[in-house]
Amino acid sequence: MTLPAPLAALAGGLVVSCQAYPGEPMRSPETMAQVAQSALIGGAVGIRAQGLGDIALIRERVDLPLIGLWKAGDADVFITPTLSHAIGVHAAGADIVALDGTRRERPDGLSLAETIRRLKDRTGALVMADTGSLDDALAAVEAGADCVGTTLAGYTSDRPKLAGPDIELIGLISAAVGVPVLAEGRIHTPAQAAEAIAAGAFSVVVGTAITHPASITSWFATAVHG
Ligand SMILES: CC(=O)N[C@H](C=O)[C@@H](O)[C@H](O)[C@H](O)COP(=O)(O)O
Repeated sequence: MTLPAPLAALAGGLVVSCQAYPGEPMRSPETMAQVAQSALIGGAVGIRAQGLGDIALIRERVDLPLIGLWKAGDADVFITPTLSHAIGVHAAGADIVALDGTRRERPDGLSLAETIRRLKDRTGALVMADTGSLDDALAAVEAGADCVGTTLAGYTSDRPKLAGPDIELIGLISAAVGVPVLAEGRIHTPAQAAEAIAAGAFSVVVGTAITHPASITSWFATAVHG
């Protein structure tokens, strides 16, 4: 398959998701840009970032393909939940707009296919569909997604939430779709990242285990004192 440049550049590589959550000390564009710059030095081939401020500053500072998303609202569908959020993510500088790619109802009432169609008509953006099952992924490709992620595996009712990545799902989706599959979600070790590639993933997205010191610290603290 001939892929658009920002996607082709991710082949066989590591994308680092640089996110801090509401109320956390690292929740600032400046900090997330520094984290993204550090990921580049370490060998990341792409960055995934959340929120318009983070996306805009990382776009300015880091010369890597940028997957952007905007977490909003308290509905089940919260990753770039509406068309207008998706347009905002593209306008902030993302090469690839990540959005909820499940079959669940979206807050603005548009179908996934309509969302992707209108987004592409207006902006020409590439789309990463964050999915939670094989059926989600098949439907997302049908709806026009340029690539799919296993981002929501274990966060919807379709798959169990494993301690580590859902390697079985990564393999199932990779074998079934004709677009790049980004393995994402609870990849906590280099061995798991390699396992995801061996299962057929096009590239691997790691967040928490690289960019969330509070979680990493808690893993060690628990190991030390139980
Ligand atoms: C489910 C959800 O909201 N996932 C979010 C999607 O952007 C992020 O909170 C995750 O950190 C990201 O997917 C990377 O995964 P992990 O941090 O497990 O490596």
